[in-house]
Amino acid sequence: MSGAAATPLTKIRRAFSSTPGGQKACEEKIRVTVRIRPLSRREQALYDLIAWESVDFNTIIYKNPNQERSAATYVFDRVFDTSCSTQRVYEEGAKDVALSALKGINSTIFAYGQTSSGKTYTMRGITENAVKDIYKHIEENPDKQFVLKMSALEIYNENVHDLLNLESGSLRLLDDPEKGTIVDKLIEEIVKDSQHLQQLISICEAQRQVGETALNDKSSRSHQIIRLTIQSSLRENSGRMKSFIASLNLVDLAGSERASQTNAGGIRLKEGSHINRSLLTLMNVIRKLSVEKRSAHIPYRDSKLTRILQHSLGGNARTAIICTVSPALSHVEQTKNTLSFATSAREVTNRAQVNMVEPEKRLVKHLQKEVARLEAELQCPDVSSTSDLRDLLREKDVKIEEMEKEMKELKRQRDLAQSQLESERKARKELKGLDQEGPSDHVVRRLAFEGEPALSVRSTPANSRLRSTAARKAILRQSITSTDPSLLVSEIRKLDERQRQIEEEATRVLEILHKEVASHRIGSQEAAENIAKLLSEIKDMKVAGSFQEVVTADKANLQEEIIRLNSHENGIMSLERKLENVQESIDKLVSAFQMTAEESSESRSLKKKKGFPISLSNSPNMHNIIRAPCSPLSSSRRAMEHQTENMDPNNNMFVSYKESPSRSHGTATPKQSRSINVKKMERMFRNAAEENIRSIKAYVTELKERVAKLQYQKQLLVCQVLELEKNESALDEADMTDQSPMPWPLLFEDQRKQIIMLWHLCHVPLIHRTQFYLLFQGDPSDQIYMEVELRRLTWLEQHFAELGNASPALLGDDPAGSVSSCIRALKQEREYLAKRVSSKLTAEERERLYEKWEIPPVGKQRRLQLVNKLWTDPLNMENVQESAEVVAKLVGFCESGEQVSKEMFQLNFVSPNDKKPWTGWNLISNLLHL
Ligand SMILES: Nc1ncnc2c1ncn2[C@@H]1O[C@H](COP(=O)(O)OP(=O)(O)OP(=O)(O)O)[C@@H](O)[C@H]1O
Repeated sequence: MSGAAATPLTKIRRAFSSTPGGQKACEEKIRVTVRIRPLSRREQALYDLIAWESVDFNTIIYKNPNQERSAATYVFDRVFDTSCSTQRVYEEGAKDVALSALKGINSTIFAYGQTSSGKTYTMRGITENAVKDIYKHIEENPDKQFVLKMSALEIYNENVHDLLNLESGSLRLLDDPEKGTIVDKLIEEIVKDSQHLQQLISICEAQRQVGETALNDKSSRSHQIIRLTIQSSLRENSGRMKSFIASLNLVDLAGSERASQTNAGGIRLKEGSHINRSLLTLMNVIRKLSVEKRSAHIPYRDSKLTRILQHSLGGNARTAIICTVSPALSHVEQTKNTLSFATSAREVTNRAQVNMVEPEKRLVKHLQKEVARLEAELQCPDVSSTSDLRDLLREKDVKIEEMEKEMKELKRQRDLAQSQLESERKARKELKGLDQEGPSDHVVRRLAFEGEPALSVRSTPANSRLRSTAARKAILRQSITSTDPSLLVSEIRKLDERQRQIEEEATRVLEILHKEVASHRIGSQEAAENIAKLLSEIKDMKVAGSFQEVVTADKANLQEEIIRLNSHENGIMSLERKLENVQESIDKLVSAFQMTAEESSESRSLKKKKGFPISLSNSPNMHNIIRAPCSPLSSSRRAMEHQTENMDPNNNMFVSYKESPSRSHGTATPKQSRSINVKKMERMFRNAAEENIRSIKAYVTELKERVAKLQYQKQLLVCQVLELEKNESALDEADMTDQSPMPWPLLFEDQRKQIIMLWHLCHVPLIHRTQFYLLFQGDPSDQIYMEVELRRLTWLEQHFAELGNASPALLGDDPAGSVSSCIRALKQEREYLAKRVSSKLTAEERERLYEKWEIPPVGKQRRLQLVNKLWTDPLNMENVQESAEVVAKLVGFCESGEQVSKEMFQLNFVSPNDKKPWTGWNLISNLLHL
């Protein structure tokens, strides 16, 4: 491998040293030098071998002592071998850049290299020499006035601290439109003389975070930046004052390190990971700057180090980098990394310029003139200029309009791409299977719960809550502003269509029920009438509005949709109520049937009862209506069909039963055996009828569930539209000086952690948790769903807390939605799931789970014991992941024919300030009345 050839000096423009007059930016490559330190005592003690040497002033080669040939050559602006003094490194590698600050050009010198390679050693010498030269220059130029200020900071574990004022704690970074990134409240000391400066530097050294590692007794655990701001002024012959201002950054980075080599653990390991992460960002920035165009996105904002050094990396500054390396064979990989960084850095071009200070008086005069001119214009407006202005405004309007259109189009394209991506992802997920898709438990646990305190969500530190609230605000704003109104309207239309289908199906099922009841005249008369009434009511219910496709939509259109949806809501609610009534009626039917069956068995010996309430033979449409994934087209029904096949094909069951006595004369079948057959058939009929009613009940339940989902989706859409409207004002509220929001993957983990905990605290149904957990795995498009879920749960938790504090007299005996009713519902849900363990899990799977979840091999209700362990440990992501997988199997999410889409789980926004009464966790499993 060979590094790039040295850039000829002629190619590097060095206009600064000679002409600090103009303000034009000059392009210049970063100056990159390499310093090889001698083998350390530690390395010598380990009989380490020398693997690197400099063959001339610009070249360093890798020569494995165990091999003949050299393997890699790197070329830089200067290579200093082990015998070079720091003085020489300064003279030839940094002096020129450092002294630019005296001429109004920003400059930065930093040392980069692996831990223990000699960065601090080198930078200490560079700083000393630079200070000496700066004061020498000041002394040699008595005609000029100099003002020196010094500030110093360190970035420790990604927190910025003031080294001259440790009391200040962690400092914020702010974005200043003119100055770029600035450190809020960083103290700047005015330096009196060189002694004072030395004193301040030694204070910084004493304050800096240093720790012992296996490679370095005094390893710097933070990045240190000492900043000298130098303002120089000169009175010209004309008497005019000319001033320049620039800063010199002296940066001693913490060293990259391998945990295996530094034997780091605990605090050192954490420091090391922060150090490596920010150095990686620095490397990325340098790489991008070395290959990309100036306009490309450079990830300065990915770390505080690169944010603070932004100007020095491809901006308005001259920069010198001294890469320090160890010559030892044992560090060869680290040294190669350093040299690869150095090679990229050589390709980075800066655009430094002389920074002149406008004399205040001149500035004031200029501003006064400008004010006078504007005032004069206002008093007697020049017609031509007014019309010019008007034209200009019109032109601007047109441009804005065009841009808005463009933005709309771009948004549309982005949404389209997103949905394509989503469906591709889904397809891939289906292929891979859910197991492989989930995040690694290990990773999740580390990201989500590292160093977390105890269980309660309320114990989350206030600042972390604030931070996540701010980030959530930013994300919500982003997701809302990016929603295209036309998408919302077409979504609403789709929901309308789905509602219409559900209504049709509800009508069909009721018609069949009605027929069943009427043809057999069983159940109470009241129930039959009830059903007939419901049937006509549902038929009368029409979906308001049309279902034509929406071609265009704007805000006004959306407003209409909201009004229409609000009126619809009553429709859906009444449909829900009606379905509830149907369920009641079915319950009555079941009990009526049971009574009839009991009566029949009692009186059978006397007068052979004729029929059974509902027979499958009377339900020709049943095949059509019972087709939902969850509705049990049961094994008993199939058994029933099988038995029918084995009967006399001409036989009507009832007839055969009724006629048996007369036939008995001509048959040889003994009476007793016939009575056994009759009993068998009776049992069969009863089973079939019960099964049939259960099927209808399950189906109605499912319909209710779908209606509820529909309602939630609509509510969500309405809320989105309202948010869209509030958007502008909300944007104003945002704190512009706030830090950038947490990166989405971290925010996702943070939110998911909170959601899982809140599910636990609010006793949310397990099926809901499972569906949500499996569907939302951190895709950027999940942001809005996570936000909604978190809001709802936060509100709910608060609501429960208030219920807990309220007087029982106010709450009544069993307040709807009280904690106890949620716990009860959860218990019922667990019992329901336990019943499915045998049928949904294979014997092998069951045994594996019993063993894993430590269910004793002998004992009662092993299935319930197993289910009782699901979703019980919100801090244990392994428990969470496995619980979700088991529940998914029990309920059959994965095998469901109907695609479970994220949209199905959109919930309405419930503002924590909205004090509406809680009406129960109205979600899937709750609706199932499990
Ligand atoms: N050129 C050199 N000549 C002699 N000794 C050196 C040289 N460079 C470094 N050393 C010695 O090596 C040891 C490690 O140096 P230093 O602390 O400067 O490394 P570092 O790169 O800053 O490490 P870290 O990143 O862990 O802070 C020190 O004891 C230092 O005195």
